[in-house]
Amino acid sequence: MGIWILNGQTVAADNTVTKKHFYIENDKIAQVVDAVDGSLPDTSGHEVIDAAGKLVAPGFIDMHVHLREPGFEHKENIATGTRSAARGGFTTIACMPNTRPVIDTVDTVNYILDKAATEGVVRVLPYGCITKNELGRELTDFAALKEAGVIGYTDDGVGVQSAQMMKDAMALAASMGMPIIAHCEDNTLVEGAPVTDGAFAKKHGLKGIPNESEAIHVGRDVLLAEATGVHYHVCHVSTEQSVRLIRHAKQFGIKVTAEVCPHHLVLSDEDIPGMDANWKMNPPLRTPRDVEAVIEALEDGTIDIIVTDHAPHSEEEKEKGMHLAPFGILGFETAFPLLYTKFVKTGKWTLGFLINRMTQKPAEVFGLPYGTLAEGSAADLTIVDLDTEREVLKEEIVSRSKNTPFIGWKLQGWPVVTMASGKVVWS
Ligand SMILES: NC(=O)N[C@@H](CC(=O)O)C(=O)O
Ligand SMILES: [Zn+2]
Ligand SMILES: [Zn+2]
Repeated sequence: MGIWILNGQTVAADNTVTKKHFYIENDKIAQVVDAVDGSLPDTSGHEVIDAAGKLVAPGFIDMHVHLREPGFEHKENIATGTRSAARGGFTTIACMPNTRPVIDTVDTVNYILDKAATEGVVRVLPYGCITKNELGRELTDFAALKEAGVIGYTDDGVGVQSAQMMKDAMALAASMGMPIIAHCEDNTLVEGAPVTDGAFAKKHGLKGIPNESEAIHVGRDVLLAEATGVHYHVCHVSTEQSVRLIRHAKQFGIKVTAEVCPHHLVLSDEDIPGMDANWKMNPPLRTPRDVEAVIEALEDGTIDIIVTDHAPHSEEEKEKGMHLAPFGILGFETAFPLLYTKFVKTGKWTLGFLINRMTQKPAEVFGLPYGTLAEGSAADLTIVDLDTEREVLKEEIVSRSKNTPFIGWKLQGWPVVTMASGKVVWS
């Protein structure tokens, strides 16, 4: 017995809309049929999902997430994190290695992959650390980590402070055809309060985080990427200066790609209501000018993809306040509705553009065989109700943590069914 998904609207990157039926067998899209003139396939003996009036998109791909397992299970674990992803319409997620222990050994990679296989509901792709314990002192065993199944190397959570260490990492990764994924932050330029050096900081008499602390690493690293030939991917781009450097590097044919998070696209420091740690993340919310710059960069292809940087932290931790709470906010469950409401409903972006940057494009950037509805591909699909407006409710959050500034927001574009590898994992 298979599953028929009937009468779904599909939207291509160029925004062409076509109505289709999908036949799912085991974990594959076995057949795709154009739904012409109300014609229906023979569904006898099969399960049927009615997608009439709904969008059917490839399962969303999130290349930057924190699942917190092992070590921080009070914030999230692979079971809760993958369910939160499923609610958000994500079917493939790439998890960051800043766990405890960090993902710097084959054993930890195996632990993650085993847990994901037994307790996870969506596909989990692990990153391995660039340096042991993310301390920036000694490279990990790149070859062994690759063999174990990591898809790239990153010390996300901290920047690699030494240029020589980064260059060595890039040279080694390049020799193995693997990417380096960089959290760009120069520690010598970061001091004071965990907000950007802008209007909010000024109003509260704080010394904030300057844009250069991010951009200086981007500038350094694109030069190192040029020298080593590595695929260099920039995490959570938040500043106008980083955008400029990436744009310039791309013009020179340097193999650089970049990501941006929904919160950096829809919020600026001027939206922060007060010293509330649910508005604290790294990089911080930047100025309206930076927000304009990252939006434009996504639109013109300087920034390639959208990621959530889903970063759960417990309420206790966040209650410590702006200065003491850890950096990070939830991402999975509000990403698509936020961007759909803010950019597609308003006519700024086409639906095809948004879906492309959350599916096909990330697959392309990281060479993954997902993000497509083609026959024979993995049965990863997200069915979205584009019409119903719903409020973001704290009690409906599936993640183990609740740290999001978007509670109370009224949004459209809610995933109603998520299918991962042929199984319904959210409905
Ligand atoms: N983005 C964040 O604010 N926090 C991330 C770390 C990171 O992505 O750098 C976390 O692990 O909590
Ligand atoms: Zn980071
Ligand atoms: Zn992160």
